[in-house]
Amino acid sequence: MIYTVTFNPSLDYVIQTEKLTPGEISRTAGEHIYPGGKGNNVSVMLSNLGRKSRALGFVAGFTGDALEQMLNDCGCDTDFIRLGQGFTRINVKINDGQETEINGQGPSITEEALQELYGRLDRLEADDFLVLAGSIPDTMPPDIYEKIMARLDGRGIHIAVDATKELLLNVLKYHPFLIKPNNHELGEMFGTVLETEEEMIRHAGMLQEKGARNVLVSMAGDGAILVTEDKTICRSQPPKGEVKNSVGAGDSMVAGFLTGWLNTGIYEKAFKLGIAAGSATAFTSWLAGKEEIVELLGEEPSEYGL
Ligand SMILES: Nc1ncnc2c1ncn2[C@@H]1O[C@H](COP(=O)(O)OP(=O)(O)OP(=O)(O)O)[C@@H](O)[C@H]1O
Ligand SMILES: O=P(O)(O)OC[C@@]1(O)O[C@H](CO)[C@@H](O)[C@@H]1O
Repeated sequence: MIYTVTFNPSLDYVIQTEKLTPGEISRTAGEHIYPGGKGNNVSVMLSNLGRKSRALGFVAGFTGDALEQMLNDCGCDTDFIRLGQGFTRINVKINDGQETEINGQGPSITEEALQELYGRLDRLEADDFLVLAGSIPDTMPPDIYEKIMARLDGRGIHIAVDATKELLLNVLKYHPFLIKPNNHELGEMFGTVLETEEEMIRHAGMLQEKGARNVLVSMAGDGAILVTEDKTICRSQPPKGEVKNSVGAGDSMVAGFLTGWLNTGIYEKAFKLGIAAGSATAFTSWLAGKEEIVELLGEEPSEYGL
């Protein structure tokens, strides 16, 4: 089974507008509300690709109810912990030709609620996959992903972490199966700006020296690089298309990679499916469906277990 954990889920209020002018009233040309949060997006995309998962995390208030309902409508199994106070955040994504995002703070997570999450994680079994994705609310200790991985260490659970800076660096010693920094985040972790693919491969290798098994470096419109645990390097430009809304492209890539790996056991195929899923989402108003992904993949879907 695949589990995703989103500490700070959201409803994503995605709007199109002609031009956003700070200090003035803008009118929308289109608006949608989608279930959001990185782990939840991974769950939705897994479901789109025919893989079952269970979404874990914390929800609160009427927005939390709506989020859970929307995820269930997308075919996702949810087992959220309900917080007594506050509300699941609403993240605003404004598209006026450029993409501007305003992400909310989210509700406080109590110690009791955190213990409930640990209880759910304790039920995971060997060979389960766990995806830890997204930021954590300011009210949480910054080493929470590390604590989770320490608790699960040695139980044969394969963990993918999509997080930034310290949150990511601190978990490497627990040998995550997959980490997916983008090129900017990878540079930031070493206090530098990475310009060339060779530099990215070298820094991905440095994360492996610290313990990561597979490092997938995404580069938005410039594609991605994968450095695998057996030192295979895959690079690819993304397919061409018109970008409609790239929110969730990285999460789609993680879901595509996991699906490709679980369906074929071949890293090159996992990588290709990850790219196709990420790009298909960038070219769609929300997370892409299987048909759009298969079209970009340009290969026989059965080769990928789809
Ligand atoms: N403009 C684009 N054109 C084509 N493909 C794209 C574009 N943006 C993203 N993608 C695809 O999605 C993958 C992941 O994108 P990106 O590097 O933006 O991830 P991210 O920074 O984690 O994104 P997010 O946090 O918004 O989900 C890329 O490797 C690429 O395959
Ligand atoms: O505030 P975080 O947790 O860093 O990111 C949250 C978020 O921007 O990430 C997803 C896209 O990856 C969106 O659905 C969501 O709104």
